[in-house]
Amino acid sequence: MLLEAKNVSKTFRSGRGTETVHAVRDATLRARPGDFVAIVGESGSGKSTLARILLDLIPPSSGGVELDGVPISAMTKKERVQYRRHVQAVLQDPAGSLNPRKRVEQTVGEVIRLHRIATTRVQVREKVREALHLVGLNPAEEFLDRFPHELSGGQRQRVLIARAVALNPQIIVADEAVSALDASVKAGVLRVMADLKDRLGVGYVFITHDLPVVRKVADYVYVMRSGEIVEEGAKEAIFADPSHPYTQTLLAAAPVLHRARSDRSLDSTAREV
Ligand SMILES: Nc1ncnc2c1ncn2[C@@H]1O[C@H](COP(=O)(O)OP(=O)(O)OP(=O)(O)O)[C@@H](O)[C@H]1O
Repeated sequence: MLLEAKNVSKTFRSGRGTETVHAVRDATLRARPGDFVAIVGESGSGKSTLARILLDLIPPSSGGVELDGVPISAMTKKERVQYRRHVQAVLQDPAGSLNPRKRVEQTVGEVIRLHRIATTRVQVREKVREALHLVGLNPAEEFLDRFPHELSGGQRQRVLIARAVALNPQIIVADEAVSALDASVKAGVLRVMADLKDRLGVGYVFITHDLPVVRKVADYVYVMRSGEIVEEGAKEAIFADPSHPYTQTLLAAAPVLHRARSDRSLDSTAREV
């Protein structure tokens, strides 16, 4: 399977509609199951806009997204539903991705029902359990009845990953999915993501401004600046020999990668996993 953004541009009208913001300019990228693709760039460079286009949440102004050569814009309704199942989102929890009034079982179960992965209560619960197990929320029973506020930050992020993975996605588009987490918790969530890649062959389009994270997990890197992809390449090549001046500046400004500290920060309400 191949997910491609081809010459994607997106403009917004800002302010009183008088100014045009070129959020994404002529961006082309590829992602495959089993690959960890990172999009890096500073705030405002257009990463989230590109992510929303890949997720079919907003349409591009020009260019398009294709799955195995079929443009989203040419898909039938049924194909589009399939697309949205194959390409899943994991966004930042502080952005309100989890409904505070829903228990974990309902949050994960409702997408399983919606996409008819399972229908009966018993089957749905079993699928929810499987998904929680896959993201390391064990034993699942301990988490099924909890509300988001009864979970730590890392656990909430794992629930978001469980909700995505319950649909057997080919690719997960993760937008700043670990950025708000402490170093040790972040390392745990990244391990879960890497594990899903190895065990299930999930691919990632991983959007972040966090270069140490990219260095740790990415296979291939796209660098964005002012809406444009200014450089791309295998991670090793990008880190060893950045060719674009912006990438050089970005790398020079990034903190040196430290090993994850062993001191674990514990949330007051829940044990971190
Ligand atoms: N709905 C919108 N209306 C108007 N302008 C927008 C809209 N969404 C994004 N923009 C603008 O597009 C540009 C790119 O924003 P985007 O959020 O994609 O960047 P980003 O790299 O993800 O930044 P961040 O890491 O801060 O989220 C910014 O100038 C932003 O203000």
